[in-house]
Amino acid sequence: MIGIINLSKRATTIFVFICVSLFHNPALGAKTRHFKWAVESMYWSPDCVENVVIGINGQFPGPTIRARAGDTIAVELTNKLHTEGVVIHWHGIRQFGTPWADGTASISQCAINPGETFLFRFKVDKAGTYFYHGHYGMQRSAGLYGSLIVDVAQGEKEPFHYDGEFNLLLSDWWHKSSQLQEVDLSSKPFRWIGEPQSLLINGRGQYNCSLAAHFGNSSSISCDLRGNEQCAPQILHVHPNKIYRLRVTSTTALASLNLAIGNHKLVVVEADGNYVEPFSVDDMDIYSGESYSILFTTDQDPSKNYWISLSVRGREPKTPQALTILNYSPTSASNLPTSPPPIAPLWNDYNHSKAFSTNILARTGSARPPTTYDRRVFLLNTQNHIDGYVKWAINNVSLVLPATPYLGSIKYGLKRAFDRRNPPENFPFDYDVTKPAPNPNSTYGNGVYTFSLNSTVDVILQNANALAPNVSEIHPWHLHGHDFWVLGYGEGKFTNEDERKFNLKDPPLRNTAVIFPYGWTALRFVANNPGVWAFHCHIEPHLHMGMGVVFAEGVDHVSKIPKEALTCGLTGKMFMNNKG
Ligand SMILES: O=C1O[C@H]([C@@H](O)CO)C(O)=C1O
Repeated sequence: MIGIINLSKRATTIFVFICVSLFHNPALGAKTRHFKWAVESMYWSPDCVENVVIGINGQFPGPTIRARAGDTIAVELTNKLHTEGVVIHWHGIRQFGTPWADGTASISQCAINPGETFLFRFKVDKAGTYFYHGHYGMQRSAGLYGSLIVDVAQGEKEPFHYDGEFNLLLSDWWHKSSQLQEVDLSSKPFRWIGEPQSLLINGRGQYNCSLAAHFGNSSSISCDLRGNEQCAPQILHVHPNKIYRLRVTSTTALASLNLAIGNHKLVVVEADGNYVEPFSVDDMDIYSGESYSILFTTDQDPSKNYWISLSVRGREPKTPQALTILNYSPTSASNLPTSPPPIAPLWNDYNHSKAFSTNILARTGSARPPTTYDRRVFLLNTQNHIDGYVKWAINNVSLVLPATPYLGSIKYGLKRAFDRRNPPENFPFDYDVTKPAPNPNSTYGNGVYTFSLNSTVDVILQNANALAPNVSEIHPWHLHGHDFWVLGYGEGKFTNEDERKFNLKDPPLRNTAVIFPYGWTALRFVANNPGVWAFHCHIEPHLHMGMGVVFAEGVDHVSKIPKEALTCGLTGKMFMNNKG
């Protein structure tokens, strides 16, 4: 009060205004959460078979980060791998104002060298279920991932009620190392990595045995686990007649998954950090790069336990179902469920998958997309041969990342860092998406799609036939730095008439959307985040084979890029010449 007495009238008004806005500011309780991480290779048995994973601070999966909306996360990461660089991408976090913290090697920063430490410092502005993972080479396949959960800001409430919560981070696992997989995929003749040996739930799977072997529908033997093994399933302990929130995230390298809880309905309430209009299903699909929250009610016979099952979708499954147990109190957790695990929908029942995807709509009252667009980019997805190598290409261009991170080369106008010509934003009108790619002229490229700041961009992702006849695969596309509205899915080749079917009323906001075989998916986003952003298939081997593009907007507005992010390639040279 004494301070105010001496203030002029105008200053008093400002002072009071500041006090009031602080009082009303939900970010008042916002914190900076500091973490020190060491990334290293270590022996681990994710599926009961000893192997090597990339862990963080001795843990696999890496530690769960938990924060509140408005908090700042500061991860001081030291690379303790002996011979490889590393970066970590914070999947679903838009990085407003900190594009250098997006953790994409060659795009937002230089890979962190062995022995070096880099500070990722960024704000988590929106509550939701997220995760983080390696974004250099195929390190995600090596197990470099973990969960990132953002609660609502202090004093705010979720728009639904629940009594308890669980988190399931889903992944797939190969016994062949990610380095050997990289060599396989880049070899002539091509060697495909095949289907995963195991599916993991929170980094745990069982390769040699099955929890459900006694039901006799598998040739595997029963698991003899004490519960303290690295591969022992994490059991979900619940009380009867409660509502639980299950956060589910998929960081698979390849597999599209289907999740079910025996005898329980799943009510979907969140997708990729955005609320959706609640709807109820018996099982749900989840593609790599997606996250969901579902609610389930423990309204079943509490003297029994129930299966939680995970199965492969969209590719002929050669990987057994992953299982864990929903354990009702006071029933013993060692009582296995009395009926067999849920039977997954057929792997190629795409109508089932499409029904789930099209059920996802924005929660009533969510922001609607702009009704028009400024620019529309068509992206044809094909599998191609280039010089005898098998690649994926977008409009005939297979992405090979440059040595200098785009964020630096664009900001500082380093002309020779990458191909400055605009990449193609369409494909031949008469291209037949139902036939293997005839195009002998696919090329490697690293051009950038540059959007005017704050313009509205439509992307039409067009699926096509792969190299083998009558094969078209699912690709989940993930956009960095933004959420997009999913305006619609369709069959065959997109035509202008399809635009009439776009949902502009309640399309869901997401950061990952799938294209179904031989179909198209239409997305809309506002290019309002100065930076350079990857947009790519989240299937790790497919990205490695070139299935991605690079978007940029407003890079001249980006200031204060930490030099440590750019001390490689031509930006590194530039700093050296400037004696910086
Ligand atoms: O990229 C891929 O390569 C194989 C196959 O198309 C060629 O072996 C496969 O199933 C992929 O998804």
